[in-house]
Amino acid sequence: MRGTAQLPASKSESNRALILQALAGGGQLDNLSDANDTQLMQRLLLNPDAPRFDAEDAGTVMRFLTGYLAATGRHTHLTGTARMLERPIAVLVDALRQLGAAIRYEGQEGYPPLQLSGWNPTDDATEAGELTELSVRGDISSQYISALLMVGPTLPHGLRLRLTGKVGSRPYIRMTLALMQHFGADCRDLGTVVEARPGRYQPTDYTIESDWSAASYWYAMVALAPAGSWLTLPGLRRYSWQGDQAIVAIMAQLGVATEYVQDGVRLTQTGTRTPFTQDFTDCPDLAQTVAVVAAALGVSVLMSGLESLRIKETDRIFALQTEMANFGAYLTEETEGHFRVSTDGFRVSGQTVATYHDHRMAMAFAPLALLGPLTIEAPQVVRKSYPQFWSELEKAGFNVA
Ligand SMILES: O=C(O)C1=C[C@@H](OP(=O)(O)O)[C@@H](O)[C@H](O)C1
Ligand SMILES: C=C(OP(=O)(O)O)C(=O)O
Repeated sequence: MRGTAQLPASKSESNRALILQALAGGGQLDNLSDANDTQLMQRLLLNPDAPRFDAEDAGTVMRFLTGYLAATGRHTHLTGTARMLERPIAVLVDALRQLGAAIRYEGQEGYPPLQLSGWNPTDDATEAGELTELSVRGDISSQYISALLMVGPTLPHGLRLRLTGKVGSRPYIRMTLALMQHFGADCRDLGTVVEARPGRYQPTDYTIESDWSAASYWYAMVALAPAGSWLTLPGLRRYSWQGDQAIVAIMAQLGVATEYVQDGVRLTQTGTRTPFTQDFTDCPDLAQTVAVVAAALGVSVLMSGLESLRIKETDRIFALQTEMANFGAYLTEETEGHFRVSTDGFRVSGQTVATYHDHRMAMAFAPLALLGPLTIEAPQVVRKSYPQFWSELEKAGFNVA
């Protein structure tokens, strides 16, 4: 591997920036993602008075729009794919109800679809200058917290969230606060407390960074490619708001060195690999990439912080265990919450990988094509976050049929 690969723009930054742009009433966004999750968000926000919103399989769209539509007093219906109707939303709905939203579950209690019927801010007897305070669980999805924070400045008394339990995906909460500040909000991260003071967002321009989660698949390819391989990835920043920049330190242990160059990074293969332990609480979207590469290289890795993987696009732990087994690789729970990657001789010899409606299953296994032929089922799943993934692989010299 030698060359340059084009990454999509960050869908997490894009989907926050679109909500903030809508709340601010303007500001130009450059390099918005072409991911379906972002294109969908953009389309839905064009018509905020629609009687029905379909968030498809996009968690950020479902959660961020629920917050936005509730807090702007809309009467509407929100739904998604069959899998989205299995992804919990009670923490967000409970919090929004406490703030004054009328929300009804149309199916199973605690899950979409939702019916929103306006907003009657409860006079919470908050004294002048005091913020409205709520306790919110942080151990299911950070997207509820981001959704609440973004509408925080628009509430009469702002919002202070007291986070309870083990808070997962924290860098995504920090990204939300950073972008809110960029759009003029007075908000801060005080550890177990996050808060937003009441105030107006200012229309502000922003250029979206490239997507570090998408970069992880190219790191995987450099790790598996012949010695001497290198690759440049434009549009990634040294000072990033994306927690998945953690891939830099993780892949250093799997033999990939990162150098920040003008407008991006240059990856080179060092060939030096060491067993390690990694907590994915802050970067759950990297877990599949790392499990597959570690198995293929025969590097023993102990993975923890995988709890949220069970409620994403699919049960990602089950999907990984099932598909890795076809390659002679295992993800075994050694002690509670600690999963060991091991193999009894990894081989790639024409296997078929099922993708479980999960873009990250397709992209995490694709780099194995460097070791032998394989078939990825339902390859179009990548459109959720990286529509150009297969064409970029072809440009890099892979034979994609
Ligand atoms: O806020 C975001 O943009 C995201 C937060 C994370 O979800 P959880 O907070 O549910 O872990 C992550 O897995 C998802 O891909 C994007
Ligand atoms: C979990 C993901 O997305 P979401 O929760 O936004 O559907 C993901 O992109 O891996």
